[in-house]
Amino acid sequence: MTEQPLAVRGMTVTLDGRPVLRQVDLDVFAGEFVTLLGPNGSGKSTLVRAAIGLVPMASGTVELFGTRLEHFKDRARLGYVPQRSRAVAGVPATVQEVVMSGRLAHRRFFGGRTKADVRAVDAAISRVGMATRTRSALSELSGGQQQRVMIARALASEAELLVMDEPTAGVDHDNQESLAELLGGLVHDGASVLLVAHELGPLRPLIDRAVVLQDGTVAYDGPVDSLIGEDHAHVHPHGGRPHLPEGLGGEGIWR
Ligand SMILES: Nc1ncnc2c1ncn2[C@@H]1O[C@H](COP(=O)(O)OP(=O)(O)OP(=O)(O)O)[C@@H](O)[C@H]1O
Repeated sequence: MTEQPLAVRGMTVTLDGRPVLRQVDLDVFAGEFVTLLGPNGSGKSTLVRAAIGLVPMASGTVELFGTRLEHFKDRARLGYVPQRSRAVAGVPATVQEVVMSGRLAHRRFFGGRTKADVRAVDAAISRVGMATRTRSALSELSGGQQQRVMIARALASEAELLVMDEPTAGVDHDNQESLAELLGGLVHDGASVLLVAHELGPLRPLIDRAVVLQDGTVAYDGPVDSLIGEDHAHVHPHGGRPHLPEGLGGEGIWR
């Protein structure tokens, strides 16, 4: 049986003495494309960061590919694309260097790069359409291009679970389309995706399941389509009718 990429149970995270996440459960099954939605400050970034060990939990468990987070060593199976502000701040590096850093998890020693590293990096950069910009500094690129470079970094690491925090924020429609195409190809090749989003746009057809956070708890977990329209109670496994964030059932957030 294929291992489940991500299983979060009862996650509670407290920041500055304030509970930011409370008893959150979240699954990403093999080959699934899951989107995490919710208003600003509902805890989406904190959830994905805690799920990969970047933020400590007060309680709860996380399993990555069937292994508890605290014992998980196989970092190459995991690709994380942070929010743009986090990704670029303090990274005075070229496209090639950033993507090459995705290969670090494959190296046993601090040796030089191998031919396999160089091949994987070139292939990943081409795949995101940035082959003409390999020597550009990340800071010179547009938001959409920066996101593509961060995705190339995850590709170069040959990640099986891609965790992306708002990859379409501030990205124009054409670039959102190419991102959707790229992610569609990855999922087709067997990757699983957990994606934080405000607007789904061209990504929408790719999404298997939506999880909505509100005030640090899961308010909804089910098909995207059921978020729109009157009756979505039947897909809500947490009992009762989901309390959807304001505007989520309307057209505003769904492009
Ligand atoms: N390092 C921190 N210390 C204290 N509080 C924090 C910290 N990071 C986040 N928070 C708070 O935790 C809550 C959840 O933040 P988080 O960034 O996870 O939300 P989000 O849903 O991703 O929001 P957005 O959509 O604006 O990115 C917010 O109230 C935020 O102010």
